[in-house]
Amino acid sequence: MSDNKGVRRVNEDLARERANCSFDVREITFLLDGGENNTITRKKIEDFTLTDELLSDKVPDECLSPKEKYENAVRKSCLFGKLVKDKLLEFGGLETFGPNSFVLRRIADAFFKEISPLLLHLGMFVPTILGQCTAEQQSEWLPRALSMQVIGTYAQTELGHGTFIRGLETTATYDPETEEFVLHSPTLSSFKWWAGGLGKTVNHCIVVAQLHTKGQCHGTHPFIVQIRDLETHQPLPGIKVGEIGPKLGFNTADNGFLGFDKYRIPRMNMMMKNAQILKDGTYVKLDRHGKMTYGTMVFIRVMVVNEVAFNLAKAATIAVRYSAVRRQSEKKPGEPEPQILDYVTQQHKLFICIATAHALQLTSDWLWRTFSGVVTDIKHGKTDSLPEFHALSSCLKAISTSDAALLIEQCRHSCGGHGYMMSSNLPLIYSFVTATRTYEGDYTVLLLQTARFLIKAWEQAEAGKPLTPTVSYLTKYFKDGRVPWDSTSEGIVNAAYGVAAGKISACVKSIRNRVKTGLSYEDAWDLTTVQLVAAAEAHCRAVICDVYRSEAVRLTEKSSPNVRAVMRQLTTLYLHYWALERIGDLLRYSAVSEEDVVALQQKYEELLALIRPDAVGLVDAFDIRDEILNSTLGAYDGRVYERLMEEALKSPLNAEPVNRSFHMYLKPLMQGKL
Ligand SMILES: CCCCCCCCCC/C=C\C/C=C/C(=O)SCCNC(=O)CCNC(=O)[C@H](O)C(C)(C)COP(=O)(O)OP(=O)(O)OC[C@H]1O[C@@H](n2cnc3c(N)ncnc32)[C@H](O)[C@@H]1OP(=O)(O)O
Ligand SMILES: Cc1cc2nc3c(=O)[nH]c(=O)nc-3n(C[C@H](O)[C@H](O)[C@H](O)COP(=O)(O)OP(=O)(O)OC[C@H]3O[C@@H](n4cnc5c(N)ncnc54)[C@H](O)[C@@H]3O)c2cc1C
Repeated sequence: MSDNKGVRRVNEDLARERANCSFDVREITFLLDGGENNTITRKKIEDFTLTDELLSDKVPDECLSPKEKYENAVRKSCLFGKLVKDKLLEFGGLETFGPNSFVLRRIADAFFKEISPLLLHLGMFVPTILGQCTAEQQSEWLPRALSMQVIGTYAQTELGHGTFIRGLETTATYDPETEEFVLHSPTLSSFKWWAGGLGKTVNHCIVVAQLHTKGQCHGTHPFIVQIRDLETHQPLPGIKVGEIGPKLGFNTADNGFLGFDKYRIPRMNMMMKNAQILKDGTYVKLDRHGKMTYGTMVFIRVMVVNEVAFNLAKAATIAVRYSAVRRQSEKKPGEPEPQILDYVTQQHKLFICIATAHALQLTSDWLWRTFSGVVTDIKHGKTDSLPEFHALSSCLKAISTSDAALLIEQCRHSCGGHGYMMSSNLPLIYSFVTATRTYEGDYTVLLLQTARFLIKAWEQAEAGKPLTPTVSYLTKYFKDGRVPWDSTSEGIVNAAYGVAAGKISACVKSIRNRVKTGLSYEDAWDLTTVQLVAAAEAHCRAVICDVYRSEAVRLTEKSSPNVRAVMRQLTTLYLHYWALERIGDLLRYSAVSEEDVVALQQKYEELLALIRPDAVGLVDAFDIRDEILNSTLGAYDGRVYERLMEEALKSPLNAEPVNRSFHMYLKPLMQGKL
């Protein structure tokens, strides 16, 4: 793939890697894009959106003050928004790209090194209107939101509570006299905290509050609340709003705080798809399942799996290209310095990143299809598939974000000192992805949600009741005993399910034993949570291994033999990597022997050697343009050292030969005059 900038000198090592690649890179790009036509459309859109005039920053973003950074991000958000509105609609509107094509999401990364202050508007405000409003409410709010007259965010978390939604303190009390809700923040800990764009950007937000009517509390519900004047942008009376301050990342997202002093909103600003308040204050519950108001969170959890797969692909592209360009040390005395990609330990660090990016992307595509089925069911009034989907999306969100964050950090380690430079973009990619492990449901908390479902499934299996698809394996592994070992890919997937079943079984025993000693079920559960998290993790790994293996086989059915071979090598590498990582579990729950472990390790090392010649081709196949990668180390042409120097020279400290602090402090210190 070209860097879309015409012919330029490419680093010789990278050029040689590309010449030696065993497969046609475009073939894998098409597979990852979901077909050649999608790739063509994506590239067309990238070509006319990613123009220098829109993207160029004279001073690197990271050298700006927090205020300047925010203002630059707002400027670019508006340019980006206008571009989407004016130009991209020529391609047939957003629907053309399909919600799962994520073209716009990729392009956005070229505009924002960190994050757009409008991300929450498109990412959560609009989806919540779609998911939580009646048709009548949608016709009022959607056109205003899509035309950006109303700019919104999602304010659920408070200073005192994020995880435990039922513990939120903000109240919305219905007043039938005026047909209004009175929003109030009774304590400091009830202040909304974290919502992206809330600090300075938005004029509306979705507020999740405890609904009170006729003297009764009906739990948390979402409301649309105007917080700033549309003309002056001043906070409205009764609203206290601001920005929460610097963070590890997300520094252009103006995450904010918000408090209400008996602030009134019309009755119809309650999002009424799942529950309603009649004019006289009567509460009408329409949600038979009970958790439909958590729908936006489920949607974002699904989106996040794709999000982290893409970010891991970016990090892997940077680290693999850099490792082909960088030469260091010597393998044998007197030999020329090898490319660091030739060190087996470097391959061990990086090839799992490529394989995981594939595994997560294919799993995310599969999850999206499953989600679409659940949404269709819900439209037809069926909510039976929701508990299983909640369990599935919770664990996939937890594991994908955690794995991606760890592996992105590993990519940074693999780039040595230069990986620590902001201009490598690895620190920013990491700071963005590590937040995904926390937001939209913390890692541990979500795995415990999955564990709840798994324990129930185990009990159903014991009772001889039918199980839903993602846990149907429990019936097979129900009887005690070790899972037979078979070192084929299918065998490793089966063993992963066996491990998950073994761990779930151990949790059930542990809880029951504790209950027998006189503990309450809740206490027995609490004491078993370390094991429960591990069981949910094992279940999720088995699902990812299974989906990755079967989806890769399905997708490559019509591929050329070389593409099929390299894709097979990657899936096998992934399965072997995790078998070796979890060897203790396999020894405990499967019939794997010492010789099998030696064979697994040997095969894993053979796979590293087989993948080595195709490594650069594999990251080129992600086809991530230089503007989107934003990295001195990872650009297509491999001009690493030139770019590092060019970026260093842009530092404001290099604008003058002597900084004034010399005269103000250093010189007086040197002369003993301070
Ligand atoms: C253009 C598009 C671009 C898209 C880009 C995407 C990226 C966007 C990036 C944006 C960046 C940042 C945004 C961040 C936003 C936020 O973080 S918003 C705040 C999110 N907050 C959370 O996620 C809180 C997590 N907590 C919870 O979800 C719940 O409180 C928790 C599930 C932990 C517990 O809830 P409870 O009400 O207490 O329920 P519990 O008693 O434990 O369980 C009761 C019962 O309900 C079942 N349950 C729970 N949740 C769900 C659900 N969502 N769906 C279905 N069922 C659910 C649970 O399993 C129990 O069932 P059981 O049968 O009784 O066991
Ligand atoms: C970058 C970023 C952006 C965000 N954007 C938004 C936004 O736009 N809108 C919004 O509403 N919110 C937003 N959030 C908030 C986010 O959703 C919460 O921070 C997240 O859900 C975690 O909740 P918490 O902060 O209350 O963590 P806590 O629940 O306090 O977690 C702290 C620790 O306690 C543990 N813990 C908590 N409960 C349990 C339990 N039941 N069992 C075992 N362990 C437990 C956790 O595992 C964790 O280790 C954002 C957060 C971040 C970091």
